Amino acid sequence: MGSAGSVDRGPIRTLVLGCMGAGKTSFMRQMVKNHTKQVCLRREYYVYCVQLNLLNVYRELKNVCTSMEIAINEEQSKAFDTIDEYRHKEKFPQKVIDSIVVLRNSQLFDLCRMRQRILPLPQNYNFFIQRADEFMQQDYSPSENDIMMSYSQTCGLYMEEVTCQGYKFELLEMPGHHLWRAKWAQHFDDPALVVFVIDLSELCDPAFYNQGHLENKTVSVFNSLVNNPVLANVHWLLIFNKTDTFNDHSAGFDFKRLANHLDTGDSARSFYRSQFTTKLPRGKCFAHMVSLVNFKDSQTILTDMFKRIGKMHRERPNLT
Ligand SMILES: Nc1nc2c(ncn2[C@@H]2O[C@H](COP(=O)(O)OP(=O)(O)OP(=O)(O)O)[C@@H](O)[C@H]2O)c(=O)[nH]1
Ligand SMILES: [Mg+2]
Repeated sequence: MGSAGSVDRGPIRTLVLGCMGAGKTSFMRQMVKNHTKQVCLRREYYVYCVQLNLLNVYRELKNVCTSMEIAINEEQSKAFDTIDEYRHKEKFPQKVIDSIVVLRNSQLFDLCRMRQRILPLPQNYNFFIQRADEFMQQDYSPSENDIMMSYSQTCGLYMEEVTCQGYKFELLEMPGHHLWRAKWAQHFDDPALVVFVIDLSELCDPAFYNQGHLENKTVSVFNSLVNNPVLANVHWLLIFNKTDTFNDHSAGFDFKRLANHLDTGDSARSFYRSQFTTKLPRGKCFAHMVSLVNFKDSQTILTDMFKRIGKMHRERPNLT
């Protein structure tokens, strides 16, 4: 590991943690891409996952229409039922394709959006709606971007060993589901680094639409990690992710509604950021705002970060 003459101290043991859907697997994929130049080995294996994301958008749209009391006609209702009842296989039958086309061509999305600009639908729903035709084609093959934009919940432990800037990292992602969060600490086996991924857009959601305050689950999950004695000496990399979604959600938003002293998106972001960084000792914490679905930005930031972290590890074993 490291440059010529350095002692081989073994890989940097790294925990990749954060709430469900924050972007941990997206981070892992960017690290794998950095190492192997591709996000995964067999892109064709992800057809099912991308298509399932598309189906889930339409399954949820029905609930959104119902909760917003948007009238659904008989043809649309049948289309929703067909999608609901469909047991997903990789090749969509014609009736599922027809149902998606009926809903895609309906005004339902627009009607919902007229009531509420950001809809409570699965992540990246605009992307899936816009690309629906492509995802339904018989010979569809996912691009790397399609895979990055799709969500599939991580089950169990996801491990990768990657080399970045000449330094070896042993990455361990644990699922963010609350049942798994209760088990996280059982797997804290002498880590040197914690990568904590924060969904910036989720942080804003409660403030924008619900309680109107800044308290958030992510902050309390983070606090319990910081207070865990096993992690007392680790270094931290805080990744404030989904800047693209944050910018999209916050466009035109009056930030004074969050708190009087916050008047722009930038000040709100800095405030959020400080809620995490102030809990960590100085010199032990790196923090970055990024959009992990953006290859160029992510690769630049991660390469730079991991070069600095790797160098510190070489100079100070286990980063302590
Ligand atoms: N728009 C946008 N979507 C993102 C970004 N990063 C991740 N996502 C999406 O967020 C969803 C969840 O990402 P994952 O990386 O699977 O989340 P996770 O933290 O591994 O989730 P669990 O494994 O369930 O705990 C996916 O649909 C990603 O495409 C981002 O920067 N921008
Ligand atoms: Mg995951």
